[in-house]
Amino acid sequence: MAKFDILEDLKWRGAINQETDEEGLRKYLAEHDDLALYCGTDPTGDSLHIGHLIPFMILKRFQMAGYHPVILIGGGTGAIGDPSGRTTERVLQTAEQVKHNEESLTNQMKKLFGTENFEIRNNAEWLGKINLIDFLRDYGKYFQVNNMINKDVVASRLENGISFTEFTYQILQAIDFYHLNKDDGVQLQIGGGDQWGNITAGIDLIHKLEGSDRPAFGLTIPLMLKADGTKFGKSAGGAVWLDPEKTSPYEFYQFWINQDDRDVVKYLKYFTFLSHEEIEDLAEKTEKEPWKRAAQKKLAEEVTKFVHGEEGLKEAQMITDALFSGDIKNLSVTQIEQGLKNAPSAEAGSEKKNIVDFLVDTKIEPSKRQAREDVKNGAIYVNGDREQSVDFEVDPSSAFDGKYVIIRKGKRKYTLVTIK
Ligand SMILES: Nc1ncnc2c1ncn2[C@@H]1O[C@H](COP(=O)(O)OP(=O)(O)OP(=O)(O)O)[C@@H](O)[C@H]1O
Ligand SMILES: N[C@@H](Cc1ccc(O)cc1)C(=O)O
Repeated sequence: MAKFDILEDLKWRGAINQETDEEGLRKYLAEHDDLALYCGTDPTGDSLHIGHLIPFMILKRFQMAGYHPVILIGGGTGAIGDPSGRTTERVLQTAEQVKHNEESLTNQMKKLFGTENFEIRNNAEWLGKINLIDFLRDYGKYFQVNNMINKDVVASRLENGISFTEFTYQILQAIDFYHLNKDDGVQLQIGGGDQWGNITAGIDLIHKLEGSDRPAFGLTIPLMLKADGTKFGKSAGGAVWLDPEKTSPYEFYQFWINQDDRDVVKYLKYFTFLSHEEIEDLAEKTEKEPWKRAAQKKLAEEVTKFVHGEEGLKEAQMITDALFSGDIKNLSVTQIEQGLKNAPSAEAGSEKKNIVDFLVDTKIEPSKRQAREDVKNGAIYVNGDREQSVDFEVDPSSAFDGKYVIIRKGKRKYTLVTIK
């Protein structure tokens, strides 16, 4: 049976920026049952973020199509620092930082890829063993400084300067590809658009050392921008992390559900495993009945399930539904904390207090007159119950472990009042 045409699928998804030898790769795929491919990540932080998912989703697609993905953790390269896409020199990380980050990233990757037909390698394993003299004799000789300087990454830094350390980075990534190609039969390297120079450096090295007919290919993915032209992946509050301690499943779900109609179809293509037909159907719905936000809901569902599992998705949806309907009584304290992390907050004492005073003291209402009016009109909810009597006493010990009182004003304006 003919294999699924993965390159066509990637093209349809808009996920190919540059390829070193499309024809050669197609031929290789047609003539071989297997292909091993890799993507590297330097341990510069202790969690992946959704920018990392862009190349990883492609690795996953190859895995699902029966090919063999390898993720390389840059324990060696992470100690040096990739100048790609940066205008300034990096601060060197300590060995402890690199180690800690490696462990955290490895756990996250295992969750996304499982253990079947997937490998994690660490380039500290071979880069750490090369001594300086061997480095210069065995590899340095194959790199022309004039070519290295011309690579975008280095050229763009020449004016302000680049250290010899970062300048050498491309050689290290080239050695990785050479090593994985020669010893582990990895034929393809993929990465974000900013990795082109490093990937082609590896292919050149392989061809010089192993002969120009040695199969070695590179593919980069376009840098994804949002409809407003800014880089995708970082929200106003910073990166959207895969670590649930940094970005809760609820926040993660909300990030996807709030995407612009102009971006949502592109994201469905990149971040979900839905079929072409399902995505085309959602594209049509976005066009014809955008107010229903069917595409955003499906996107949020699929990506949250992939990253946080069924449980994480269920929790995110439960919090979303509760906050939307106002029926918050069944939420746990941690769910409240997730759901109202970005809501306005206030503090109050643990004693009972008249509702009008409570609303004014917490600055939810600007005056007693306004507070009385809103209460009487039925616009104020305390811990999920509408309170219309101006004599009502707010009892902080009555809900959410006595930790919080939640005031809702109008349809969905929540304030999280922490009890001191
Ligand atoms: N918007 C994007 N479009 C395409 N690829 C992306 C995007 N954001 C991130 N990536 C991919 O994920 C990799 C890691 O992302 P990024 O460069 O932001 O790394 P980081 O670890 O957060 O930051 P730094 O490199 O500054 O330490 C990039 O090399 C790139 O391949
Ligand atoms: N340079 C890549 C990470 C990487 C490291 C080693 C490699 O062999 C490949 C890729 C990045 O910064 O995103």
